[in-house]
Amino acid sequence: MIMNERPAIVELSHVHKQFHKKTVIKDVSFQISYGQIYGLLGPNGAGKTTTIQMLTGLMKPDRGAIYVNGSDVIHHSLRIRSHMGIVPDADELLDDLTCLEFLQFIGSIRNIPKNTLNDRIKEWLTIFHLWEHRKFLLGSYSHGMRKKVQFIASVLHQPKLLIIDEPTNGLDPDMMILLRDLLLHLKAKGVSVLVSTHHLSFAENVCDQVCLIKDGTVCKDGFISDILRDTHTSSLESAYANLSNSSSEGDKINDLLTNW
Ligand SMILES: Nc1ncnc2c1ncn2[C@@H]1O[C@H](COP(=O)(O)OP(=O)(O)OP(=O)(O)O)[C@@H](O)[C@H]1O
Repeated sequence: MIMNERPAIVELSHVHKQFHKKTVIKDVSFQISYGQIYGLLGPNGAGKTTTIQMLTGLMKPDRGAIYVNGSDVIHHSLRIRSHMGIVPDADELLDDLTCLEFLQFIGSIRNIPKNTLNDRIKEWLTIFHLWEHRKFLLGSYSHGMRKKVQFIASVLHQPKLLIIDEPTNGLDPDMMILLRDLLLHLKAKGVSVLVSTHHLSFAENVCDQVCLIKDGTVCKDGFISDILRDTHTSSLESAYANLSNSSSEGDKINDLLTNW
């Protein structure tokens, strides 16, 4: 992917989206600079996956513009996707294939030469502790194992932009640390990453900037240090609670459990 003159690898500008006349994305704008790890945060149903689907070209916005590496996603989605690695929230593995067969299939779609592909598959499966399981059907894989395979499938072609929806779902603590370190090493190689996550300490450890989406609108975005300063908090978790007004749930829980 050749860098162009635009300052950002991802640019969303005044994006809107409705489902069945219900507006779920309202005037969302943000930018991801080249080589940044950018976090998309927000409660369930906030619009994170919808935003990701629009910026990967899987869904069209009703209004607004989305550029990836300077190209309009609406008109060039296939070409743009060939330079992206995408880890969807949905589990999209082929259960009747072994892990090895699946990754070889993905590599062939990506036109990776066979020897290179086999070397990469072995390296990635080894680091994710899956090499011993390579000949088992994906249908027998645990949730966390499947998430790892999805991640590997997204990086085999060495994309310059990685888009990951809920990367930590199902991962054990060791694997979460490995994923964190991998993302930081990829960043050092110049890879840009968008990660949508509910795991706030993970976001705080890996992201340069974050965007908090609530009810389909951006309620805060920027560098984490600026957000902590503006919200007078010392952790992303406290800042998130502050911004999303979720800090007063304790009283509601007490009410709920009064007659337990
Ligand atoms: N295909 C669809 N048809 C109708 N409504 C949809 C569709 N996809 C998403 N929505 C609605 O759009 C809103 C945003 O959903 P989205 O999946 O983007 O949220 P999210 O932030 O990713 O949530 P979560 O954290 O729970 O994954 C929700 O109200 C959801 O019900």
